[in-house]
Amino acid sequence: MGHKVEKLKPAEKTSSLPVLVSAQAVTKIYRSRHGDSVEALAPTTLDIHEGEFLSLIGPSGCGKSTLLRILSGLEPLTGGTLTWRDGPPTAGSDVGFVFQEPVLLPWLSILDNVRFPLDVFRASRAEANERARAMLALVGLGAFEKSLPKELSGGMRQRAAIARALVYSPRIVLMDEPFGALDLLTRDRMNDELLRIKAETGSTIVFVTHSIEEAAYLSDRVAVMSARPGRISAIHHLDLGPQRSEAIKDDPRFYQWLSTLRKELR
Ligand SMILES: Nc1ncnc2c1ncn2[C@@H]1O[C@H](COP(=O)(O)OP(=O)(O)OP(=O)(O)O)[C@@H](O)[C@H]1O
Repeated sequence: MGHKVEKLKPAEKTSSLPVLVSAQAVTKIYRSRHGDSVEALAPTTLDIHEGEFLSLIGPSGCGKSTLLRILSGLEPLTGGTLTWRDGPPTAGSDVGFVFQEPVLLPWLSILDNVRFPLDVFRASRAEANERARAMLALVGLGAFEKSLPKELSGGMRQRAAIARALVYSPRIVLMDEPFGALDLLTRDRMNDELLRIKAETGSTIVFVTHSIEEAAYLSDRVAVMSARPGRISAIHHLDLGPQRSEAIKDDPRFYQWLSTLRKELR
């Protein structure tokens, strides 16, 4: 089947795309106010390549969200280094974050929610509106710019959150179980939407999910993490081609990947 299991060696290149950010032996120990400590990440080495879709899967509590927050710059490292190709990201605008629950301001219209990061970074109003409208069109919400978040379905709210994460063309988009709260049909539809948005924007995406199927369907590479202290046990290049569609789910290679990933998670 040609499955390549990449045993991690720090200097190893995993793809021909340029490395956007390189995590070298990154560790995280949380300390509580009572002095207890939790080793959330054992030394973790990972290169993220420009334009790739990389998923992180692993058991609950293995440090997926911690690794994502470290990449965002929100969470300080305990040890190791994080090296960005063009220098560290500037606060907020270089990193787009999408959470499981879309964080939208309930009193603002969808357009104003999507425009919000640009207002914070002082783009002109006309420029911000134009950009936000382009992003709403990209995620299929062009007709809903005046709606309030409560007037949209869960899937539509999550599209708005994705539009907002993309509005300032971040260098990397970090998604923490963005479709975990959606019903399965909506989730499938959102997966296809995300593939289309990715193809149109060329974004680099790091995606945390509990769904092996979602990871296999969306990803160029899947990093499998093992339980605490979290570490990456393997990275797989998925040989399913760059163009994904529902048809791939009937492909024997897809089943093979599901089986491989499921075994590794056990
Ligand atoms: N702010 C914090 N303070 C103390 N411990 C924390 C904190 N955040 C996470 N942890 C601990 O670090 C470990 C990793 O947590 P993290 O949320 O990164 O895991 P996860 O793989 O994303 O889990 P899940 O899949 O359940 O969301 C867990 O044991 C968790 O309890």
